[in-house]
Amino acid sequence: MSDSDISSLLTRAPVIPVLTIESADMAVPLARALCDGGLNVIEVTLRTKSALAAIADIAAEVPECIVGAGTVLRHVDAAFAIDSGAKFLVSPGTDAVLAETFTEIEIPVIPGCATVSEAMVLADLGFTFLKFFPAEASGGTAWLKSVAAPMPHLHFCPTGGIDMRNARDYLALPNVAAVGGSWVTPQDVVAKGDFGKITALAREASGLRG
Ligand SMILES: O=C(O)C(=O)C[C@H](O)[C@H](O)COP(=O)(O)O
Repeated sequence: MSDSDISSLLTRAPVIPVLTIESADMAVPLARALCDGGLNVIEVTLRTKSALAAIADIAAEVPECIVGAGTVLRHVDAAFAIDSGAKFLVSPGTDAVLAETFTEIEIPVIPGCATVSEAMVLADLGFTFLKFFPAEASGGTAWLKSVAAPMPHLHFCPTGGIDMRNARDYLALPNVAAVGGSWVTPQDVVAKGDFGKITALAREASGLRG
């Protein structure tokens, strides 16, 4: 894993959609709908029974999509996600054991943090691209502006409480590489199978940095 791998991942699109997939059947049409709207880096959270199958299906059937696994909490999550075809891993927070696991992983990893001390530990281990979660609840853009002074080498992917109302404020900050969020795939729209609406939401989000 190198910084340039993660940087190229996070600069492909301004938004990484965070998907919680209840039914694996939805995975491929959802990924295609997001890619059609210009968002081709997506995070599937490991919070459902279908998550690993969803990652495997997207990896096999939607080559234009770079699919990663989110909610990686333990070593075993990382191992299963990689076996299923995940191209990157994301965690909401990073304890010492998970941090150790992440240092041994070859694919890009975006470890989560919510405090300066946590960011310092991860930076010490060599991680310079971090997830800031839960972003809004932990200080939002004010936190990111504050940490830029003592830690100018770190870049963040803030996630948690971000949507079209505040995403632009985050993306305007020099230490924000991209933002993550579930707003692009609302559960009710997914349940209805309204993939046209998902593409429209993705297109709106992909224009955020333009
Ligand atoms: O499970 C993980 O790995 C997480 O980090 C949590 C997700 O990123 C957030 O649940 C998305 O937050 P919302 O956009 O506010 O819905």
